[in-house]
Amino acid sequence: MAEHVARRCCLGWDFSTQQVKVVAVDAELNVFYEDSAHFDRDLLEFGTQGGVHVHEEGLTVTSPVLMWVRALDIILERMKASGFDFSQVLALSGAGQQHGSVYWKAGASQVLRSLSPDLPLHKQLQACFSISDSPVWMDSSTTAQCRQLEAAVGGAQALSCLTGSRAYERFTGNQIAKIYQQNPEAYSHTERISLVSSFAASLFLGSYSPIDCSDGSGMNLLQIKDKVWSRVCLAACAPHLEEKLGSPVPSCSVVGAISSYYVQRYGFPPGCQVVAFTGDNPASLAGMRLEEGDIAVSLGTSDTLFLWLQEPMPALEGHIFCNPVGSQHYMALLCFKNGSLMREKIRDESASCSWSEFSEALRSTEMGNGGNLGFYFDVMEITPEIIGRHRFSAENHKVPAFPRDVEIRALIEGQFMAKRIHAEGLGYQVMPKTKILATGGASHNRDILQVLADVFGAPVYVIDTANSACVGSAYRAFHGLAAGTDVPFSEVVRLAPPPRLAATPTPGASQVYEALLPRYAKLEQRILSQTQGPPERIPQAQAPLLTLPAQTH
Ligand SMILES: Nc1ncnc2c1ncn2[C@@H]1O[C@H](COP(=O)(O)OP(=O)(O)O)[C@@H](O)[C@H]1O
Ligand SMILES: O=C(CO)[C@@H](O)[C@H](O)COP(=O)(O)O
Repeated sequence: MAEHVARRCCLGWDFSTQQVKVVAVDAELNVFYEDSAHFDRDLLEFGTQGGVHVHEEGLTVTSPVLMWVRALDIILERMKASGFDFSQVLALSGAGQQHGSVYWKAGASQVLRSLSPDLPLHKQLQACFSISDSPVWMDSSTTAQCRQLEAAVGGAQALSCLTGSRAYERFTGNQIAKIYQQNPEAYSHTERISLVSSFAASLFLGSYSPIDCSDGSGMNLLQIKDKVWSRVCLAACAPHLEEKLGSPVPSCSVVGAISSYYVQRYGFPPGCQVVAFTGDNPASLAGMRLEEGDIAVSLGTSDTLFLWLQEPMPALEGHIFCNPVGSQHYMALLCFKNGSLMREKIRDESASCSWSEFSEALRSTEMGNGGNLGFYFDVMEITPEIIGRHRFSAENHKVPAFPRDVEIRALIEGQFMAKRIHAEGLGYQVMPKTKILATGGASHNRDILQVLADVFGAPVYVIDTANSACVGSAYRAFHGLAAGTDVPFSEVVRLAPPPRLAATPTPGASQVYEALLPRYAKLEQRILSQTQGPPERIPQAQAPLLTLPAQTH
């Protein structure tokens, strides 16, 4: 009996850029099952690279929506084959790569409601999407729509004050506007638009899941203070958008019980609760049990840096999202597009495709890299808006190449100096008790984490799995079960294993980087002024271009 009780669990899912992952967490908050389906390796028929298709013009980036469905089928079948006891699952929740959108065709809700347990999901959902290739967060093709949206609300800062961010190309409102403008027929055949997170939740519910406020904050559509859609933003993007999105809900909401499909096909209990899915970064915040003053660095496909905030301070750089676990609070996020895929490229070019050779280069070079600094943005970066590789000698002369080991250290030091400089730009300061919590695939690499500790002058901790978005989703599922009783999230996760110390700053690091950081910041400004720089923004005072209904705020 004791063993039976011990196996009761919650599942946490992550529909991220390169894979779908799952963990099972027991009532003592131990992870006892992990699996993943990798799009490029396990789903060759979709022909993705890094989980996506980059279109010919280089700006549009999409993923096949059925690939995500197929990945879920694969994992569930593997769990079943391994003897996983689905009957013990009390609740589940999940995360999705942020900003990506899914377009359900008219009639899809009926198909979702009547799924046959005899067939896998992908066979039944084939005709359910009006757009088969979903735009994802790497897309940067919506600059025109961004400028239209900012103009509609009176400028970039006004949009940021309202929604937590100025207009960003990957943010979902701008993506929806592009689809409406370029493919109005598909738009009019769409009965529901989901984020990747709420799409995944819908698969488990067998009906449309609402969008949660935290992931909803990455759309340029949600009024983050009032937690309602901004009617002015909706109207600036596309008609009838409110009914296609449904109302947003608090992130800790139970959105329903699992569909009978999973009960009959896999043996889930009919009472298994589905807690609203959220974005992968908000879910990681939950998984790492971030405390005020700490800083989280996620080194996944994208690199992100996030902080817990009591009060929103929207600006022209970075994003403010509703907090996924504290409904009155917020989180700040900076996103860097040239993360793991950029590191993989330099690994392949300069370390014979080997992470251990890459690590050896970091170990054999000195902190500060002899003054050599590098900027590596093979795709247009988000923070800052720069493209290209730019290398500088200790005398600030532009140089065309570095020796292999110097190149590797310049990449990693440059990536972390950029993170510190832009976090400080948001008002963040490293304090004596600051902890850095690292997660994501590259947090497996000790030598990368050592550079992170040195550049920030603070210790770096990791949790036992690099899948903090999955673990956070399972924790959120437990919290969802308890939410009716007003138990705070911190109480639900009190017994979770503490983060492990992975790296402490090397003596002398702070002197080295205090000298280098201002140089790096100046060179970044120099590149920005010499390259195209950020797109021109409409002055805030300019009148809206569109005739719009009254706002709800
Ligand atoms: N030992 C390692 N050193 C550096 N990077 C690594 C290592 N192992 C895995 N990675 C990186 O982790 C990335 C995947 O991270 P992950 O957080 O799983 O991505 P996502 O959640 O976006 O799908 C890979 O692209 C790979 O470059
Ligand atoms: O765009 C953002 C955050 O604003 C990205 O962080 C996506 O959420 C993708 O996450 P990963 O798959 O890289 O973890």
